[in-house]
Amino acid sequence: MPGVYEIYVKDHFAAAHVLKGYDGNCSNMHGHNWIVEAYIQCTKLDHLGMGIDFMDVKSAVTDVLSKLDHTTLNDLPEFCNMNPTSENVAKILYTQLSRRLNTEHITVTKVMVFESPGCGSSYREV
Ligand SMILES: Nc1nc2c(c(=O)[nH]1)N=C([C@H](O)[C@H](O)COP(=O)(O)OP(=O)(O)OP(=O)(O)O)CN2
Ligand SMILES: [Zn+2]
Repeated sequence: MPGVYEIYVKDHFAAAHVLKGYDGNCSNMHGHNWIVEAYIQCTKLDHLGMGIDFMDVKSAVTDVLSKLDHTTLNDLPEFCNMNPTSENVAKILYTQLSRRLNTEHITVTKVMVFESPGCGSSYREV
């Protein structure tokens, strides 16, 4: 049975958000140090024995997160029609990372986003 490898990279960004319509404090502007975990499945190793270089994943993740870092997420075009919940942030990051990293043998499989160390959401496609 063919095996697969899973590469994992973790990064973070700081941003404020407002959850419009939320019945509670989260409808006020507040900030988080968001933690992001990206999981990438590889079905083939290169001549160095790597599915994908961590550096390449980190570079893509850092670049995508730099667009969110020190912003108010609600002001970004991505969130003009939806609340920047951790679920929606995870989906947007999944889409952006997939565009950059996916190849014949490399697939972004899951993105996890934590608003605090104990609370987060993930997005993947089934
Ligand atoms: N399913 C979801 N539930 C909630 C989300 C979300 O994105 N998806 N978001 C919020 C708020 O953004 C809230 O700020 C999240 O709070 P939390 O991570 O619990 O952390 P706090 O900053 O409130 O820290 P405390 O230690 O609880 O004070 C709510 N729900
Ligand atoms: Zn919040």
